[in-house]
Amino acid sequence: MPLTDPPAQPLLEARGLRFARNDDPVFGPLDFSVDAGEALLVQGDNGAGKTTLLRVLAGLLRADAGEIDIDGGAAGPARRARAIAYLGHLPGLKADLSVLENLEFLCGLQGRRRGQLPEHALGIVGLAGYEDALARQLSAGQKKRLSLARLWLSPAPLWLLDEPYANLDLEGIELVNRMVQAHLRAGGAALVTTHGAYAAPPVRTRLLAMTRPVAERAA
Ligand SMILES: Nc1ncnc2c1ncn2[C@@H]1O[C@H](COP(=O)(O)OP(=O)(O)OP(=O)(O)O)[C@@H](O)[C@H]1O
Repeated sequence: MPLTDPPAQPLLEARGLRFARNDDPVFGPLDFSVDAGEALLVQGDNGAGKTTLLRVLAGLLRADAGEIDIDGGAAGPARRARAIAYLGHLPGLKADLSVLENLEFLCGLQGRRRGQLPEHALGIVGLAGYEDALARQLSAGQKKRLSLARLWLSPAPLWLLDEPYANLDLEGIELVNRMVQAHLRAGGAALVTTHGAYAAPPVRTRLLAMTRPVAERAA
């Protein structure tokens, strides 16, 4: 009889996850999981709770109910720090450091993906030649690209990407999709928020459709 591998744990699993502000429900209860090699597309209208969900998963907000497992164990600070790379609305850059210094600083904090160097990441995101520019001198799209270089350098397997296409031109949108594809091929996973499917990465994708809970609509 052939031996079969035990089923792998999902990289991320949420059970009964719920969040409210001042007793006003924002989302949930939600149940979903994301396997290695898979993207979860989080879709919903403005205010549906997509950013709030990603912030809860990243540990920046506390859920009112439910459980989050990462790699088969309860999500705590150490597990999150090791497993999660978060790309939020704000670039989170040091304005007075150069482009290269920003990446070197972050690699010092978070470590880096095996075999990848800051200079290489800048080439991937189209910022070769900007190494010595100060971060505050970059355009919004260039700042986004620098954040993407940081994401690419992170050794974390689980990417939480909040509207990663914002501020990017068409070529930048394709860049995000190529990065997500390569990350998934390497065994990572990604949650990607978007308003529509217009820029969904062409990878194995599950969909999580978010709508405001009924109680709040009635309010
Ligand atoms: N800091 C905050 N304080 C109070 N309410 C907030 C705060 N941030 C968000 N909200 C509210 O929580 C709800 C969900 O917001 P959230 O930003 O998660 O939605 P979203 O789906 O990401 O929206 P968008 O597509 O516009 O980015 C909204 O009603 C919003 O007004």
